[in-house]
Amino acid sequence: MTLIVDQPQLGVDAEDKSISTDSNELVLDGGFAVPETNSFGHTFRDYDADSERKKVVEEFYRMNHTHQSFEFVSKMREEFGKLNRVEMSIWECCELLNSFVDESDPDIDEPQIEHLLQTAEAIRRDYPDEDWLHLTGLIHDLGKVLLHPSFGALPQWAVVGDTFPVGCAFDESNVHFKYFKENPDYSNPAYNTKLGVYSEGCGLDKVLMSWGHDDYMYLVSKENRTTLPSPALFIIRYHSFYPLHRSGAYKHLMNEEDIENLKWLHIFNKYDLYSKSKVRIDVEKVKPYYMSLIEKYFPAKLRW
Ligand SMILES: O[C@H]1[C@H](O)[C@@H](O)[C@H](O)[C@@H](O)[C@H]1O
Ligand SMILES: [Fe+2]
Ligand SMILES: [Fe+2]
Repeated sequence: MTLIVDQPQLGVDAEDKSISTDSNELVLDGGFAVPETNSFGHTFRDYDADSERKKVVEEFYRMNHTHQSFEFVSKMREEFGKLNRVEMSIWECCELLNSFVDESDPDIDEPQIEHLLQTAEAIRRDYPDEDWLHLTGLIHDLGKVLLHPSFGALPQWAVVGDTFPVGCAFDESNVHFKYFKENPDYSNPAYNTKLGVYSEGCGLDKVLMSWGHDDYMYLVSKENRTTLPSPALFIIRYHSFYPLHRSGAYKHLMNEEDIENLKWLHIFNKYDLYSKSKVRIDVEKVKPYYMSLIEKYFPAKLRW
């Protein structure tokens, strides 16, 4: 790895780049400068670091792991898959998200729109020609609108955080694994073996994932007939599946297509995770570009 000298410039013009010779940044393949620490001075995804956020995050995972059971997920997927709650555009949804802070995330306490634009703009710098990937960055977390009162104000544990399959044994690589012991599926012999209700290589599409913003936004995109390509839908649907894309767990459930798509998810993840910072994006400045992408890949109004 190479040391570099400038900060990741997110949506900032070349002229007003403030160069810092901070040596705690590393360059990875795409050229994006991966910071070594988050805005709280800790390494990213450190769930044990003593910070103001530690307690909130741990309590979040206790609730999440206790309640995300096969039965709960099946019900939520059926209910929210109806998409009969709201009609709105993609951009309206971005604005709605502005009022939420994600309690599962040890790395950011900014309103969500910052994170969406930080991710998208960081990708755009390194992959200028992949416009579908820029838009994927912008929309990947829009499913967090499930927190909003017009969606029934779902609790955080039913919307955010890492995801994992239900219907088979919980893997130890899940953060705060210990809290799964409170989950009714933990001691259910139908669900607590390596394969559970699934078969080897069945494909992730057949696997029921814990309920949250990933699967919901996948359903919204698919049902509203987005023209985004397959890897985009895969990224949206599995970007919180850290046990798979970071730890390599649950790979036995993947099929050939999943293996191909996972390559793009690995690329995406770097930007999703490491672009989280206090660098603000000028929303009005970048809005016209993203509006043109939304128009290219989505209908004007979507059913949510
Ligand atoms: O806390 C975060 C956050 O909720 C992200 O949106 C999600 O994708 C991550 O997997 C999770 O760890
Ligand atoms: Fe997310
Ligand atoms: Fe994200």
